[in-house]
Amino acid sequence: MKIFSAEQLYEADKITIEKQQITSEALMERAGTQIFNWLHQRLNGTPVPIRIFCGIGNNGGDGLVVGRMLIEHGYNVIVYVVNCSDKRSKNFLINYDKIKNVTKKWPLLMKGESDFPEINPEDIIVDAIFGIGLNRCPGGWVKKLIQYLNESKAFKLAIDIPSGLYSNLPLEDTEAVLKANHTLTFQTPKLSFFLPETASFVSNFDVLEIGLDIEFLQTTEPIGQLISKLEAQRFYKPREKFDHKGTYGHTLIVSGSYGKMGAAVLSTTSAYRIGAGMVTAFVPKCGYAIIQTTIPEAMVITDKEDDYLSNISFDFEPSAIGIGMGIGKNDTTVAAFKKILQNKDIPFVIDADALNILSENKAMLKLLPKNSILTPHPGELKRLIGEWKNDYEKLEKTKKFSEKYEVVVIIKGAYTITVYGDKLYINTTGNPGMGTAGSGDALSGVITGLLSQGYDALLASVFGVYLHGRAGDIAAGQLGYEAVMAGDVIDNLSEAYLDLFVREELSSEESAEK
Ligand SMILES: NC(=O)C1=CN([C@@H]2O[C@H](COP(=O)(O)OP(=O)(O)OC[C@H]3O[C@@H](n4cnc5c(N)ncnc54)[C@H](OP(=O)(O)O)[C@@H]3O)[C@@H](O)[C@H]2O)[C@@H](O)CC1
Ligand SMILES: Nc1ncnc2c1ncn2[C@@H]1O[C@H](COP(=O)(O)OP(=O)(O)O)[C@@H](O)[C@H]1O
Ligand SMILES: [K+]
Repeated sequence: MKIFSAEQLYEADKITIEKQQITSEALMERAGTQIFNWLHQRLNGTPVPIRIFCGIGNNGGDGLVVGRMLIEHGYNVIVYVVNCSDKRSKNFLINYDKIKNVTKKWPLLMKGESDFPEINPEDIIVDAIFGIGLNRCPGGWVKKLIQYLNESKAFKLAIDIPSGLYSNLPLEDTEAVLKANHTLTFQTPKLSFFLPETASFVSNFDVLEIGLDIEFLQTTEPIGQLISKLEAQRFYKPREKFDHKGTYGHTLIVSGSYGKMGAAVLSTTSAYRIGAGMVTAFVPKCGYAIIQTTIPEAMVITDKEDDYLSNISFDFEPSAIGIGMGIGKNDTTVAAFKKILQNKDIPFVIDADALNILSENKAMLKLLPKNSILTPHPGELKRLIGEWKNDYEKLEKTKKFSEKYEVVVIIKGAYTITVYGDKLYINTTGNPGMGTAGSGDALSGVITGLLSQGYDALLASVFGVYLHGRAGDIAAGQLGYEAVMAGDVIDNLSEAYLDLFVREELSSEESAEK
């Protein structure tokens, strides 16, 4: 699914109105109807007080449409106009008049703190104060209202975006953003929904289609792509009857040092589980018996050193090389890493200590073969690209880094983001259960194993991150977050593949619609 900027959405809005020959009021009616349907399906007539806080722009206009429809269906609705300015958008005014036709309880005008209503925990708050038109940080009593709503225990439903959040700009004041329990966003999710500093304000979200112009949506280059099951299905390369292990490549995993052989076991196993034809582990001598006994399927080449890597030599042409997991930063290991980078024609995955070696030896960055895949967690990324002031600056710096060195950078975390040049691919799988040592090693093995099966660098990254996260989700479903260990993620890679083609069960309301 594409992620568009606020500017692109306004453009889509304009084009839709022109091409479909509808009014902007009709588009707002569509948007409001979708929100109403969502609420009505869930509330089913329950007479709980629904308090709708409307700003004075089109987000407020949406709130008024929802308010009118709820009133028409007999709900207990209280509409407030948050008078942050005396201006009103055209469609706000149209819908302000319309709501007055359906109720005697006219919207209450709020001008300051003394107008804040008492809110009970069982009430529902609908936040329609600001949408994607926010152009400055909320201040004064409006900020206090947002804080007041945040303090309430009532369920908070944000329309389009929680008020105070920019759709694709950095957060200015964490105290001036509505903390929604659920967000209903129009047509495409917004970039801020996926970044660590802002995602928590959104909580859960649903995307509501409002019929924006298909051609615009299909042909416009988005600011990011969300990767879910639908996209992942398209990445999958089916196997052919006469394929053989040679077809799926020979993966080389260069990893481990004394006390860190687990990293080698995990990454070697996951390369096999994701489907590599053959996997050779290159490890220090101390790892020989460990690999041979834990993964009999793997071949092993050992370094001449017992405890760390000093000279990585091999007598075959690997289809892909994954390097860095648990290798340490010994001087001779640094030299060995530098030397292996001379294999310009082999795709690389560079992780963990190999990333730290690069950070400490920045001159080595220009040695990276084109399209190498770097898999930093935020700490490793900081060492690579320097500090950032906010998530947006982090993304911009990572894009520049990716462009400069012609590499793929995978920023790991919740909503792992793959950065390729100026393109962003945001993953939707994974969970906090994966915050456990070794789950990154598993990811490196997965991506290297995909590379060796012929997936290109971008596909291997985005598909690998998806499958790894999905395996983690399946593991968490069986074990609970706390108990998940990296090995469980690997054990469920097979389920993650199988799940790609399992049809989602329809919810009762979806089945009713069919
Ligand atoms: N595009 C689409 O696809 C569709 C969009 N739709 C809906 O429209 C929404 C966007 O509406 P919008 O453009 O009218 O902007 P909105 O968010 O209501 O706020 C702007 C108003 O707030 C004001 N203001 C801003 N910041 C402020 C601050 N800090 N403190 C105080 N005031 C502040 C600003 O005032 P000004 O700067 O002019 O003083 C302006 O008046 C969108 O999110 C969605 O819900 C759907 O209906 C249909 C399809
Ligand atoms: N809260 C989370 N949600 C989703 N994925 C997560 C979460 N925490 C960690 N992960 C995933 O787990 C992996 C952790 O990698 P990393 O920090 O390198 O671990 P290690 O170095 O111990 O192997 C990454 O793929 C990351 O995206
Ligand atoms: K809002």
